[in-house]
Amino acid sequence: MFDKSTWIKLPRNVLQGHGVLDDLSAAVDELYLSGDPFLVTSPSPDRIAGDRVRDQFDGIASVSLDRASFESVERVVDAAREADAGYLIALGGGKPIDVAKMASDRLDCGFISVPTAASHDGIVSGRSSIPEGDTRHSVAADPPLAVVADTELLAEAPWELTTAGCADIISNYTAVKDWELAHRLKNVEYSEYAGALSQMTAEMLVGSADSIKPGLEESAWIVTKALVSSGVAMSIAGSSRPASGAEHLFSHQLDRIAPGRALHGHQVGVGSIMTEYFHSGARGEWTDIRDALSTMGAPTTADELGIDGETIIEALTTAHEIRDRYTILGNGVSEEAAIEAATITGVI
Ligand SMILES: NC(=O)C1=CN([C@@H]2O[C@H](COP(=O)(O)OP(=O)(O)OC[C@H]3O[C@@H](n4cnc5c(N)ncnc54)[C@H](OP(=O)(O)O)[C@@H]3O)[C@@H](O)[C@H]2O)C=CC1
Ligand SMILES: O=C(CO)COP(=O)(O)O
Ligand SMILES: [Zn+2]
Repeated sequence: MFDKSTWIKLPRNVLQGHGVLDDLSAAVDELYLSGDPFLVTSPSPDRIAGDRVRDQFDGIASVSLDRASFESVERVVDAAREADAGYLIALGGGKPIDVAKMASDRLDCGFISVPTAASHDGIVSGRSSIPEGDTRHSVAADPPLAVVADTELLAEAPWELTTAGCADIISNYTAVKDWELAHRLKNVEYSEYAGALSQMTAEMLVGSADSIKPGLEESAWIVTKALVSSGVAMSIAGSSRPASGAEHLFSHQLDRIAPGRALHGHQVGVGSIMTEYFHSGARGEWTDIRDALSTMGAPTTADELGIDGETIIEALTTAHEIRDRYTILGNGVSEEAAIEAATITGVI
């Protein structure tokens, strides 16, 4: 008997382009949602674009968050229940979007993603990444019902947020290699479609590197398109595997031991240089990853991340512990091997 089945959840409306924030209420109308919206945001996005949302949803209740945590999720759940909200609108970077994603899961309602930073592919995906104590939970949730990505707004965000988004996409190269490896060695389920889409997304971004420059709205357009495509790959896979391998384990571990020093995308980019070295050796493709990052203005060294070499080595040697996900790090790399990889690749 044929017993395979799959359920792919994707955003229904994806609006991307100059000024599309003003089409938010039209995009919402199209979804036939019932009840009132509730706005989840954080201080800078609220200051920059909160009123443009409020202008479209008269009297909308809101919460502004300082950090992403399970406490913040509870705060949103309580406030949205009190406001008797029918759905959530998340306006901001990964922080409000991840929290709204989890809160909407708890409330059993939909949410709309309105990114103000093209900083990583979580703005589109069905995964929430929330730190807690010594660990980080990558929680499955539904993806947004709609994504409204205004390139005018995204282009005005601090440039490093966009280069972080670029690096998160470039890291798809090593994430896919790790996924294939786990498939071969551990029989982890692999999706050819999701793997190919994720890799193609990285290739297309790198192919457009010359058009990715500060002050160019086209850059925000290219990066957002890639983030959407990477989010779709994760939705097809039903896991973050196509976009999260050993380089993400390294970054999650850095978040734990050196919190708040560098952006997610920048950390995974530097991680990707080193994990590519583990995959293909000294003459391998790590130089391509480093050069692509550097062309887009993303960090390629510990110094540029603002993190010391010792911390890099600690994160690299302990990254495999953070989560049950088989990667090129296997059961852990030795300190000597980590130092060699970080030194040869010029990370430290
Ligand atoms: N679900 C997933 O797959 C993933 C989730 N994440 C999660 O996302 C979070 C990190 O994402 P990130 O987007 O970097 O985080 P934030 O939402 O914290 O945004 C980063 C910074 O940029 C500011 N900001 C956002 N938009 C603008 C803008 N247009 N202009 C000026 N400043 C702006 C924010 O301000 P303010 O401080 O005022 O909010 C914040 O200081 C973490 O919580 C992480 O766990 C990360 C990767 C993947
Ligand atoms: O950041 C992600 C993909 O780019 C999500 O990855 P995690 O599942 O490791 O949180
Ligand atoms: Zn990522």
